Amino acid sequence: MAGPLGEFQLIGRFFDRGPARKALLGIGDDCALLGAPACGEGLAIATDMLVGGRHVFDDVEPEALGHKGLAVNLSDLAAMGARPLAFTLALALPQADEAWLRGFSRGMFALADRFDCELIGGDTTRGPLNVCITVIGQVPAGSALRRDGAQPGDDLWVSGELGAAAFAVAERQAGRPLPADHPARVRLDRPEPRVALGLALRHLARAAIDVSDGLAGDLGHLLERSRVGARLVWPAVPVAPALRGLPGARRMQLALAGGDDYELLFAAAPENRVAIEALGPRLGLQLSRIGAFDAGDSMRLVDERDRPIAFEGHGFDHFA
Ligand SMILES: Nc1ncnc2c1ncn2[C@@H]1O[C@H](COP(=O)(O)OP(=O)(O)OP(=O)(O)O)[C@@H](O)[C@H]1O
Ligand SMILES: Cc1ncc(C[n+]2csc(CCOP(=O)(O)O)c2C)c(N)n1
Ligand SMILES: [Mg+2]
Repeated sequence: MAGPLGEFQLIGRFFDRGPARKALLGIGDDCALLGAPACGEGLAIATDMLVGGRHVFDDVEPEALGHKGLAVNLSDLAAMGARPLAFTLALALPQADEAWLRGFSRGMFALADRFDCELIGGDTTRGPLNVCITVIGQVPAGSALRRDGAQPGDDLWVSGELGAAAFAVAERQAGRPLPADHPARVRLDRPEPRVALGLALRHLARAAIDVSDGLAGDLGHLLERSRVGARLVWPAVPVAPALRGLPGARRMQLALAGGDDYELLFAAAPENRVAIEALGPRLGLQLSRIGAFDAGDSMRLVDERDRPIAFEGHGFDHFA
């Protein structure tokens, strides 16, 4: 078909995949319609946006952007122990480029289909690159993994490895962009939302948060909400292999304050230690016990002999 791609053509071609499967009504009306959840089930709802030049480089590969826009939202559902159900997509694009849209929708729907999460609506406009997704998930009432449930004496755990994505951002900013297949670039471009871990933790963890702003910052949010303190044992923190050759202070900065990790940080009673250790191999995911919660009101970074380590870093903040 000749001529420029219009707004409604664009939606029909790249985002409308026909009659809704999970929603009562999907794309094409003034609202989507979702059936009310069964008795005893609640809805978990979260919104995260990715802004060109701020959350992603403006030349980000469209397929990676489609993946990441949804992945950072699914990560919030994972951190809550919620099962993905549906999502909306608000999209601002500088121009309607068919090849770009094909890549973007391919990356987004590949991830959506893996988690059976259905696109039910959204909004499309011309403007500076912005992908804003709202996800809706389902969680039995009372079993959501909130930020406020950690107790003194609980173990502090984290999934995966930290710092790789921040390393990829730093290398690009220093004029040394990593190739797209470098493990650190893959972590930056295609974070894997830890949905299966979140579901498995519903009955094992007392509190959880996903690490988007850096471990130190997000642990701070958990401590504040739970009104507890924590000891964080630096040698136990799983640092991404890409950071191995770097000076110690730089590794610490990237792993604790770099951000964009999308791993789960969680609190669990020591009696659940064996069950949590068994989860790792089942999910093919490293789970590290990196400290413990206490009756304090802040994070103390220590070495393996409990001696304090100085750390100046803080979590990512768009306005600080
Ligand atoms: N503009 C806003 N209006 C209403 N609530 C907001 C707004 N911005 C953020 N919030 C709420 O503030 C809380 C903290 O938001 P924040 O974005 O820090 O969490 P997050 O999405 O888990 O982290 P991240 O965005 O780093 O992945 C959430 O409950 C969020 O819904
Ligand atoms: C081009 C570019 N510049 C900087 C970064 C780093 N970065 C951006 S947002 C964010 C935290 C999560 O944001 P939010 O709290 O809004 O979800 C981080 C660590 C990046 N990935 N790409
Ligand atoms: Mg957010």
